Amino acid sequence: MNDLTASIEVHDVAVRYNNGHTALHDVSFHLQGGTTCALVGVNGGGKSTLFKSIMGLIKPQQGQIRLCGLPISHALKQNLVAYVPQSEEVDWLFPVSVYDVVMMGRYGYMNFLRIPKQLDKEKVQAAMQRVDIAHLADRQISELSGGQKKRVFLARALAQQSKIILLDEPFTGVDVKTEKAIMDLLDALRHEGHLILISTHNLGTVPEFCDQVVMINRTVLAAGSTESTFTQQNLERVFGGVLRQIRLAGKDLHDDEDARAITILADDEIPAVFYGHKDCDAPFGCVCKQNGDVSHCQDSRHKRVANQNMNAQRQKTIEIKVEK
Ligand SMILES: Nc1ncnc2c1ncn2[C@@H]1O[C@H](COP(=O)(O)OP(=O)(O)OP(=O)(O)O)[C@@H](O)[C@H]1O
Repeated sequence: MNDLTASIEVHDVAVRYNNGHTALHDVSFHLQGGTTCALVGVNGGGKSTLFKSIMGLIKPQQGQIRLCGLPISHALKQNLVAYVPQSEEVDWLFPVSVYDVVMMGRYGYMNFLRIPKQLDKEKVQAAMQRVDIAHLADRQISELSGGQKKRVFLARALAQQSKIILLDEPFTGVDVKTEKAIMDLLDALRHEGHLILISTHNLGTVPEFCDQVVMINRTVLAAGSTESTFTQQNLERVFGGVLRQIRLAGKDLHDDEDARAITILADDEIPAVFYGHKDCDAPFGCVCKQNGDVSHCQDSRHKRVANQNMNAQRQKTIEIKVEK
């Protein structure tokens, strides 16, 4: 890997789209390697715009971004930054195998003919093994589950050997096991000195594995260590609502008075949970059955809560929910 130290410096950035909408203004923060930072904020708060700006896909009208101390174009040329996109941004019908996608992470190391060398093949193999998809190498990406797709793009980022890894909503549509595997991998990468920036709506996971947080709503509202920044006051400021912590522990399900939030459906042996919030398009709440099926709802937060409750009925789990 390159000798440069991982860092992201965003200084006074403003982005205005062609339709005149200002998506970001006065955005400044600084992150160092060996960090996992959550980027959190409301829908439309500018997280993807910031990611695209860091990846050089959007040129800010104002301000500067430097990666590992270099201008973005130099950092990209040196493969210093990798991007794991949201699933929706990918054309999954494109006829390409898992191996081919992971090999794309090596393109930056090849000449224009893109003929892989032995080292490229070894890196691809190692990356696939690290995220446990080596057995899927020949599969078409259209044939993969949501969790497998995420792993493929993580493997591509690993094969790229970038110092900085950006992940857009890595936990959407993945089960609890995959979520844990992704968290463990990110933790290992952090300890290896990588800088990981994750956009997530899954607030409950933030204190678990992010040591830094940047909270944005068109501008940075708070940034710093998770301990000092991921506070009730800041969350309420960012999301403009009331934060509630809901404890799932058997029948003692929540610590507030709102009966709509969670209702126990089944008996003690087969715990099932109705859990809903106002951002979800699904009918209010979602059902957790014994087989882990969560119907009506694709929101990973709901699945996570439901699965956790199912797996450990008496285990206390805290899910953070913002009620508008
Ligand atoms: N190409 C575009 N042209 C015009 N406006 C855009 C464009 N892309 C995004 N926007 C607007 O910029 C704002 C920020 O969008 P962005 O996608 O960065 O938010 P986000 O925080 O990633 O949202 P979400 O959490 O919903 O993914 C939104 O108001 C959005 O409508």
